[in-house]
Amino acid sequence: MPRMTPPDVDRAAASRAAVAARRARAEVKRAIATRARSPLEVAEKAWNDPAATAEASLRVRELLSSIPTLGPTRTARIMERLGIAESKRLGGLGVRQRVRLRNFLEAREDRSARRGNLLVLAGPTAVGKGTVSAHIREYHPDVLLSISATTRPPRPGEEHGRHYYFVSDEEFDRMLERHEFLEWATVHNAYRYGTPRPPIDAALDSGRDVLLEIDLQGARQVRQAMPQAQLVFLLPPSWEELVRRLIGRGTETSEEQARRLETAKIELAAQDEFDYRVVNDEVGRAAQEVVDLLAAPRD
Ligand SMILES: Nc1nc2c(ncn2[C@@H]2O[C@H](COP(=O)(O)OP(=O)(O)O)[C@@H](O)[C@H]2O)c(=O)[nH]1
Ligand SMILES: Nc1ncnc2c1ncn2[C@@H]1O[C@H](COP(=O)(O)OP(=O)(O)O)[C@@H](O)[C@H]1O
Repeated sequence: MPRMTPPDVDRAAASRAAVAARRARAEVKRAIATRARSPLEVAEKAWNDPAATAEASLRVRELLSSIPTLGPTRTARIMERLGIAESKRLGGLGVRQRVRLRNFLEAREDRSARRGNLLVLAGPTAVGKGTVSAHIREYHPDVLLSISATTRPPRPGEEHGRHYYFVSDEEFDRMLERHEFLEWATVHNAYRYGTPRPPIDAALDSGRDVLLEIDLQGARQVRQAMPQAQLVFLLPPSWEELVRRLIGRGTETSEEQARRLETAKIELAAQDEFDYRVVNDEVGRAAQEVVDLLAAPRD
């Protein structure tokens, strides 16, 4: 192995330092992109903390384009408006540029202060999840009712893109590979159901509340993925009434009904995992209780 002369050693150390700095900046960008850190807080750190070299060496262009709602074109336009050159790093901004950038970031934070709330409605088969959700869809169109993808075939009267996205097994696999689901599960040992994530993020970002009507396995996954979600368990007024609703709906064979009632017992036993319980005695009243929870400010 050839011996390294002093300038080579210097160069090797410098390139190691450059790699470490790049990694640290990538870390900051990732934190902004995932909303773990606000861009304003990153900028303030670059300006106030002499040890914050990763923040100070971050380019303004990188800071802005890491914000989930800003693409490269909008970033370029904003920088032009703020009078900040393309290659400027946060630490290299003049006083007036800092003031303009701080004002811009503060105004953005005020605007996006109200994020939408996410509420998961789950509960045993035939308790009335679909009925309560349909009521909310009709009387509270401001709430986004998530539309799931499913491999189950449509029932008469069900529309693709309104009740579900009816997809083939292959398409569902492709969506899984592309990480398009917030959660997914095989329900009643039969078909796969999944919640597409992009429409939910977009709605919450724009301040719109979102309701997911999904099964217990899905509710648990949402709790993991989005701990700020409120989990609501819909209860029947009594076990007898649940059986009556299932039989009254008449969409399952008696064998399937028996199987679902077994699952219902297991699901009812999980109700304590939920943040709230709502009794579906009367559809309009239960729906209103769910909407009130959705609209309540969260800490
Ligand atoms: N995990 C999960 N469950 C879902 C999703 N969409 C619907 N479900 C649940 O799948 C179950 C079956 O729904 P569906 O096929 O409409 O039949 P139903 O139970 O007879 O109304 C219900 O418990 C739904 O809550 C989803 O995206 N994810
Ligand atoms: N509050 C209620 N009072 C009486 N019947 C109800 C009520 N809510 C729902 N139902 C009826 O119960 C049956 C099951 O409701 P559904 O919404 O299909 O349940 P889920 O989606 O939970 O499986 C349906 O026939 C529906 O009309």
